[in-house]
Amino acid sequence: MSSSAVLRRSLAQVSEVFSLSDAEQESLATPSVPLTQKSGGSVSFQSVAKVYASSSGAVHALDGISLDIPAGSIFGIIGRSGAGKSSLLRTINRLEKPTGGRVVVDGVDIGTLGEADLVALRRRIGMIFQHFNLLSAKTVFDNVALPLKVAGVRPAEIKQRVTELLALVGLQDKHHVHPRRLSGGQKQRVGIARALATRPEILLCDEATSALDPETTQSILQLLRDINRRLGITVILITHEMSVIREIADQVLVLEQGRIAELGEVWKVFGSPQHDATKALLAPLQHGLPDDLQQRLQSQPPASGHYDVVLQLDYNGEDGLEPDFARIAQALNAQTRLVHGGVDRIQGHAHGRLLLALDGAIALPALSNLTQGPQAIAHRIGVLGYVV
Ligand SMILES: Nc1ncnc2c1ncn2[C@@H]1O[C@H](COP(=O)(O)OP(=O)(O)OP(=O)(O)O)[C@@H](O)[C@H]1O
Repeated sequence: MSSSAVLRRSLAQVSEVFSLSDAEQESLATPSVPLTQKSGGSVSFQSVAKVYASSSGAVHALDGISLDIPAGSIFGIIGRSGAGKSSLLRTINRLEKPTGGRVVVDGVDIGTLGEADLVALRRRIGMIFQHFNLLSAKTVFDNVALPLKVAGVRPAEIKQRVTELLALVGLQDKHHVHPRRLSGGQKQRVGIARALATRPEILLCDEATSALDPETTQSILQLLRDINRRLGITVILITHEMSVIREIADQVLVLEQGRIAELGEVWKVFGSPQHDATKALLAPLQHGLPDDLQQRLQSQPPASGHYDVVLQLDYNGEDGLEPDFARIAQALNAQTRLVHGGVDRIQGHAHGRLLLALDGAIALPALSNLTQGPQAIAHRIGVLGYVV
């Protein structure tokens, strides 16, 4: 039996442990030579549909998905459970075959590819998984070397390439360690190094940080961003968490029941979400009203006595407008206290919400005049209530 066949057999055995489908094994074991420089990485979905047959009837997982992902970008796909994220991601390397429409990678309709060309396509598309899918019986070095060995790359070249990759992902001292001795974040770094062994043009990330704690998530996202910037690889990721999208993506697709709910630059979608699904996904990131304030807040000012009025100022990233406390105080002609809120910068645009308290005895100017033109101090301003 050839060494390549032996490796495939060992992958098949390990796949039972890791629940890898045949297609996933194929994606891991796909030969990677020659180690050419990448030159593309664009993806176009054209009216893509996916219908699964199930015992309870047809499941319409994807319906009329049309969009373009530019080469070299970071593209986030988000949606509730069952929205169709995995199905869509997996059409890109044809782990899933669409039942309608076309998926075009660098100008080629991949539905027209024969077996050999499909293998060649998969050489150009790396993939990482939520549960890492490492081979537990093999060292870190051997896990990363696997696609190169399968491809018949010379040992000296493999050593050089794997050494480079492990340095790239910060595991230069872990060559001979087995995965069970690694943390989740380190395992994902091995997964990333293995996915990059073939010098792919596209990296697919299937919930790559969902099994990681917040700090490790940050470091893996940072690594993916570095890889995108340094190597120019298109990164396409699926996630349940808007914070992941905010952290890393250039563009976001919100899927809902297999359809496009929202699509656009991340800062725009975060600043002006249109669809209920997007609003629901964004809700955990918003600075809601704290309970103590909520309980004290009244909808009408008290008939007598001293009270504060609480204003809500929203920022959606448009026109470079961001909180400027000196201008706010001047425009409101009052001293203000920041009682709650926060601002994030997304792609250089300020987004957020401030709750300001000011003396109720002071007459407010017309708030609508303070959201437009050169006088604007926020994109939206409203009176939230009154606190005695
Ligand atoms: N092999 C299959 N056979 C039948 N139905 C399937 C199959 N794979 C997925 N589905 C169904 O298709 C729909 C979309 O599934 P998919 O896994 O793409 O969604 P998802 O957004 O990735 O979900 P999750 O976040 O829970 O992983 C769901 O209703 C799912 O149950």
